[in-house]
Amino acid sequence: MTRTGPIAPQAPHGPAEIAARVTWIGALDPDLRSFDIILKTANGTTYNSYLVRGSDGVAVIDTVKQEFTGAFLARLEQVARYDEITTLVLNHLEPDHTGAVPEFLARAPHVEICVSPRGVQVLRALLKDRFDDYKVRVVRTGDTVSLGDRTLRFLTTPYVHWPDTQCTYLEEQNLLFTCDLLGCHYCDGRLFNDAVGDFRFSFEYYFDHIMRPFKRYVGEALDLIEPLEIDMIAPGHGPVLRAHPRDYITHYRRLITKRLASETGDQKTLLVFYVSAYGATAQMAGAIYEGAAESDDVRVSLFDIEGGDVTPFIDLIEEADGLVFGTPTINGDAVRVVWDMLSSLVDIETKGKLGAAFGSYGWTGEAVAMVEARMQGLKMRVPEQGLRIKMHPTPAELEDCRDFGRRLAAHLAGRPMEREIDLSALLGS
Ligand SMILES: Cc1cc2nc3c(=O)[nH]c(=O)nc-3n(C[C@H](O)[C@H](O)[C@H](O)COP(=O)(O)O)c2cc1C
Repeated sequence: MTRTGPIAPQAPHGPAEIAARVTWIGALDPDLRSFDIILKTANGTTYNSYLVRGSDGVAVIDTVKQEFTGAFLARLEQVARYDEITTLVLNHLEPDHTGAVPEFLARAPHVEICVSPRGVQVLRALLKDRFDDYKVRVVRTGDTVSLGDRTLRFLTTPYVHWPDTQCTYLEEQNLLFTCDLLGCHYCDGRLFNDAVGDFRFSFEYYFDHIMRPFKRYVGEALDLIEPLEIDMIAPGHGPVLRAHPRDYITHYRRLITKRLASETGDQKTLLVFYVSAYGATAQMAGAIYEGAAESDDVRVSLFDIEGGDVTPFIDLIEEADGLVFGTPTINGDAVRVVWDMLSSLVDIETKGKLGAAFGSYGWTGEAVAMVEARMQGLKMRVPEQGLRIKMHPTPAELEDCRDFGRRLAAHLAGRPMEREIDLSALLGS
């Protein structure tokens, strides 16, 4: 039986004017329960597309997911003829915004398609051998398109969250079309932020899962957006932000800024996470912690993650300079909670952080190398070979662990230690 969700309250059955001569012609998808496989959408989403009418031209800004092409074209046809549409702006070429592009272009082949410098590559991949049939214009920050008494100005804002992303500013009405930036998955046909239900959870959830890995780029986009006069923000998903639009920009700024004031001063931060069934890996962790803590340059923290919930650590990890994971080998693998933590790191930028692994084992001891490979996959810097110890560590092996901690601290401080070479072993004496 097909599951049918609730009808979005007061869903507009036709196009909806959101500002003078600016019309929402998007699509509502109230039954969607997961997006891009990775996101939960508790009340669906919207694919927002807009039509801007000037005295000498009409622009369509973004389209919708392919399965909603019919609804999109039907709404568009109620407010414009294809032969009067002059411009198609594609702020971001992910399929949920470009699914209707081929059908639209089949009806309006004469339009000028405005995309960012990186967008043109994705457009080529989208249109394949039809690409050369169309007029494509590459636009950069400051470039404009005139629709007579209306002007569209572009802001190149890459990696929020794809390389191709841009925003479009309708100058005469202080209206900013942001596509995924400042958007969220929330379906409510009443469209405006001061008319729909409470979508704060969706707004932050969307930021955490879509924008957070690209915080640096979000900051660069906000640098371009903040100086603008803004009366309305029209994103690609979720409510149109007409009430207090700047609050959402300020909130994004807060979300990309450090959440906890750290007391570390110039010190680097090193986090040691471990899990241990019989205490051997725990002993190693303690000794590694002691060794690293000898350094005045590094503030080191130790966490037993046996409890299983890794979410509270993600903020700390994001701000840390180095991460060390300890796991015994159990059934030829690392322990699940360590994998949970390592897979959670997809939501934050880990590139360039120092990483290291250690753990006790009984006979094969694969876990340490597996964890190292994952850290390398996350583009972390893994300067020391992982430390493995068979069963419980001896006092001498605990000293090796302390030394491992000292080495990691030295790497973080930017003064890597020379390895001590046992000359007697080399000379065979
Ligand atoms: C259920 C179970 C499965 C294990 N599987 C492996 C294994 O596949 N390879 C290995 O080298 N050691 C294996 N071991 C041995 C542990 O890695 C070893 O006892 C280690 O010292 C445990 O460290 P811990 O005290 O930190 O938990 C296994 C131990 C248990 C209890």
